[in-house]
Amino acid sequence: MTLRFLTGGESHGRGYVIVVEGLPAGLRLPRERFTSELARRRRGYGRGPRMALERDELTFWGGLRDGLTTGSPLALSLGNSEWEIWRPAVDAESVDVEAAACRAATCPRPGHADMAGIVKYGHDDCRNVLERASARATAAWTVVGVVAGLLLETVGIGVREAVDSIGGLSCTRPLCDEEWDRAAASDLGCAREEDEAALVERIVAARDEGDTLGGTFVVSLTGMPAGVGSYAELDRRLDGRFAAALMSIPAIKGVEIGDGFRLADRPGSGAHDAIVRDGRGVRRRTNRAGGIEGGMSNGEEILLRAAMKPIPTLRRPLDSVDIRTGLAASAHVERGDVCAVPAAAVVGRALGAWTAAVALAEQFGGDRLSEFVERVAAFRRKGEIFRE
Ligand SMILES: Cc1cc2nc3c(=O)[nH]c(=O)nc-3n(C[C@H](O)[C@H](O)[C@H](O)COP(=O)(O)O)c2cc1C
Ligand SMILES: C=C(O[C@@H]1CC(C(=O)O)=C[C@@H](OP(=O)(O)O)[C@H]1O)C(=O)O
Repeated sequence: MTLRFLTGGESHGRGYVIVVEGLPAGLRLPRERFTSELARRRRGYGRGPRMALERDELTFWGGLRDGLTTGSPLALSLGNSEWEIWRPAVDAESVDVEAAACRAATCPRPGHADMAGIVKYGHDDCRNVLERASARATAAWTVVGVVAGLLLETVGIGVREAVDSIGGLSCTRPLCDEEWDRAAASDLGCAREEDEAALVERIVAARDEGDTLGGTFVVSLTGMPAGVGSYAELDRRLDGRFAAALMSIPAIKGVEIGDGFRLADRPGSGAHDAIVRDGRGVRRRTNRAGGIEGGMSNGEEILLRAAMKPIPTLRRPLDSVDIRTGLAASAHVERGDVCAVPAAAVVGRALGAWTAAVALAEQFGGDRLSEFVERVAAFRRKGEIFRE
C-alpha cells in the first residue's frame, strides 16, 4: 500500500485541508493525541505572539468512524483561529484591494522564501509567497505525524524528539530515557535545569536585540525491525528518505544520521559498530551509524539530528530592496518567532514518524490493520537470527 498525504491552505487563510490516503482500516485515532501534539508544537520559549492566540481547530471530515479508520481517505481540516482578523488581507475571494494593499510586503526578507518566490511566480507582493511558504504548514504535518505515530505504535515502534542546542548552547547530550521524557515535557526540550536558565537568557537577549536564533534537535525511533528500506534504488534508501523529510522543514539546513558529520574525521575502527552476539541474538556494541546501514534499518535505534538556521524575519531588519520602487530599503518586518527550535523538533518527530510509516506501509502493505501488524511481526521474527 502507498501512504501519502497532501495539504492545501495558507498561513493566514481560513485554515489547512489535509488528506491522508492509504491507511489501513481499523486504526484508532484518539482526538486527544492530535490536540496534545498540536499544543506541544505551539509551545516553546521564544515563539511569537501568534502561538498564544492560535487554537489549531481540528475537524475530521471523512475516513473515520467510531474513532477508527475505515480505509477511505482520511480528510481533515485545521482551522486558523485568527482567520477573521486577517480576512480582509488574504481572503481568496476578497475584492477589498485597499485592505490587501495596506498589508503588502514589498521588501523581501533575506533568508525567507520572499525573493525567490516573487521572481519565480512574477508577484509584486511577497505576501503571495509567504502565505504558503510559512511554517504554518508544519501544523498540518504534525497532524499527519500523529496518524503515522499511531500506526507505528501498533507494531511497537516509538518516536520521540529533543532539542539538542539553541544559539550554540547545547542542552541534552547524551540522552537517557528519563532525559527524553523530561525533554518532551519541557518548554525548551532540554534535559537539565541549568541549561534552561542559560537558554532563556540567550533567547531573551536575542529578542531584545531584534535578532533571532537557530539550533539543533534530535529525533529517535526505537523498535524499527532490521531491513526496512533498501540499497537497491536511490529513492528506496531509508537514510535518504529521512534526510529529505527533515530537510524539508522550513529553516532546516543540515541533517545527520547517527554520528553523521563527526564520522568524517575518524578512522574506520572508530566509526563503525562492531557486531556482537549475546543471549538475545546479534546486535551492535555501539550505534554510530544511527540505526541505518546500506539504506536500511539495522535494528538499532534510529537517530536523526537536524540543524535549524535562525528565523529570517528580524525586528532589526537586514538590507533589502523595495521591489516596487527598486530603491534600497530595510527588509519587511512582521510579527514572528525569535526561536522555534522546540517547535521544529516536534515537527521533526512528526516527519520521522511519517517517513517510517511510509516505508513500512510500502514494504508490508495490508488493507486492514491486523494484516499490517501480522506481516510486520512475521518479518521481525525472521530477522531474529541466533536468538536463544
Ligand atoms: C516551527 C517554525 C516556525 C517558524 N517561524 C518563523 C517566523 O516566525 N518567522 C520567519 O521569518 N520564519 C519562521 N520560520 C522559518 C521560515 O518558515 C523559513 O525560513 C522560510 O520558509 C524559508 O525556508 P528555508 O529557511 O527552508 O529556506 C519558522 C520555521 C519553523 C519550522
Ligand atoms: C503560524 C505558524 O508559524 C508562523 C511561521 C512563520 C513563517 O514565516 O514561517 C511566521 C509566523 O507567522 P505569524 O506572523 O502569523 O505569526 C509564525 O507564527 C505556526 O507555526 O503555526
